[in-house]
Amino acid sequence: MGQSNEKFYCECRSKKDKNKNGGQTKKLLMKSSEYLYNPRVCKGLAVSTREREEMELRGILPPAVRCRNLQVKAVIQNLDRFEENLSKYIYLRNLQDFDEELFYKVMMEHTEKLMPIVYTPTVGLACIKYSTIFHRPRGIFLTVHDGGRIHHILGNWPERNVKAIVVTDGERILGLGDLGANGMGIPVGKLALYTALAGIPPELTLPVTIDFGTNNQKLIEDPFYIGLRQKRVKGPEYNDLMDEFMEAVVQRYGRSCLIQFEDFGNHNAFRLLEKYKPNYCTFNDDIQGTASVAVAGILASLKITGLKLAQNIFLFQGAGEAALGTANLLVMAMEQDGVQSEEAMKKIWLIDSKGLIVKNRPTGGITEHKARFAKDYQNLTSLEEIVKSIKPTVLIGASAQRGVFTENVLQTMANNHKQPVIFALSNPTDKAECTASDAYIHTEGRCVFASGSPFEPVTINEKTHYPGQGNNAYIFPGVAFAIMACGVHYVSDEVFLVSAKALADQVRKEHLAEGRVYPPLKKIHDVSFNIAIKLTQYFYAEDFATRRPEPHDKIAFLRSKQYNYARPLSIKLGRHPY
Ligand SMILES: O=C([O-])CC(=O)C(=O)O
Ligand SMILES: [Mg+2]
Repeated sequence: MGQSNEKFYCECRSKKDKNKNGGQTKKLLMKSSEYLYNPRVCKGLAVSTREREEMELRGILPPAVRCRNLQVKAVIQNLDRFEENLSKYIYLRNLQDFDEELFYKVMMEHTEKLMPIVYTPTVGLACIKYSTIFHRPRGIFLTVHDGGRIHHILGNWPERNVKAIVVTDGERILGLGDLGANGMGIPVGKLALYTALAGIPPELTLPVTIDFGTNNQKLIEDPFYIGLRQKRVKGPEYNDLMDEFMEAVVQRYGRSCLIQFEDFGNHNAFRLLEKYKPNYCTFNDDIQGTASVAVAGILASLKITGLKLAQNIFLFQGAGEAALGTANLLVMAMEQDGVQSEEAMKKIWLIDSKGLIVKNRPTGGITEHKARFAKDYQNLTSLEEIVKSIKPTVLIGASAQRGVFTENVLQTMANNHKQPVIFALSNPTDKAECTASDAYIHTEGRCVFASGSPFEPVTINEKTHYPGQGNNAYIFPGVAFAIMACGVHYVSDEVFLVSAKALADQVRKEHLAEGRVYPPLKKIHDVSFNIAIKLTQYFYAEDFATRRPEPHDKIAFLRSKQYNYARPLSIKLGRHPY
């Protein structure tokens, strides 16, 4: 991709220069038709008549010239004809592989419509089917057999100036479990949002899947499976390869290359975050990004319920990455409000697969991360009983157990409080702890509801409730953009509280009146940009930014780093302002 681009660019320039100096034309080294197979520069029918002459594309394209806006219309018409969302996903991925600029124009102009296709929930289905629908490769596939060669293999990626990586090992893809190498759909989807939502130039980003095998026997037996047909590797082999990967990234792309961890299993996610956070530019989206969006929703909900943060009782169904990440960030938020950490922890209760997390639980299973929140309390296992007993004001689902917020649980929440807060955060939609309509119907329309995957608005007694989408997509694009723009090397936990507050501050009165605790999705570009502004201020104030001198006008600084369609070829081909 990149190398042939460069050749093409140089030759075009020299052709133009020759034209200026004496009118001779020089033969292009790159065959004109190759242009059409380079998604970074290809514009399809939007190539003008003059460009067609210059680039020797006459006859290769049909005579019509289409403007970009008309191309967008054609894409939308094509999409609307597909009945299945997976077909829409495949069509959009093909567009991304053919004409990247058009893909992002469509994504940016139709974000609300297309996010459920390119991202959750459809991306979950796409990952399940990834091997069968696999077409053109995107991203780097590393395997456990690549030990000692990771640095070399990263060099096979055609772009040299990578500034952000999203990496998965495929062990816990959304709430779907171990999907092995099929998990690549997640880094690809997340990075599409880096550009579509925050304007991060796509050539700076690299999706990576590290294939350690899979414990999903169905995949191992699937003749189409694209990954290694072996059980997952654990222990030193796993750890050594992860270490080698982290180091190879720094060697290739420098200390400020961001590495976003996505959809690792719990047992690896926490320990890898702790291990790498001090020395690499990294964060875990499922722990920290989800925590940030959940805390933002909770902060916004206070404007509806009228409670202070520390007046709430929080109950988490689930004690994995999202739940513990959110619980820890809530403690930090309460501490910043002047509450002692011991007091703050008392407000937070968790339930794991063995029941309520209480001290000396006979069934055990309380890891060090959960132990912080273990209570001196009776050993309860039924969610309904627990809700009756501890009367949470905020109930958060992060356990990927479809429907676990039953009618009785929801009614109990409504009996306990006038405006209970209920978040069903698990993804994709069919892993949600309850649907939006269940939540509103069983609480007589009184609850404040949000979910990880989108739900349609629900009308009860002539009042329409708009469920918020409490998805980390509100957080990670803005966070990544600010980190990249400021050349940050270390991502502190506080980044996610600054972001949560910046997000909550953007929920306006009219949104709250509709029951929303997040700004509408159609505003998500502005939201991401505003988060990036707040973080840029934070990074300079706290001395985390390495890019000097400090820009006086931070808005102009960030704008200058964003992707735009009309950028010259030299920038498309890698000479960007980073
Ligand atoms: O991808 C999403 O929609 C949110 C997320 O990180 C997850 O569920 O793992
Ligand atoms: Mg994730």
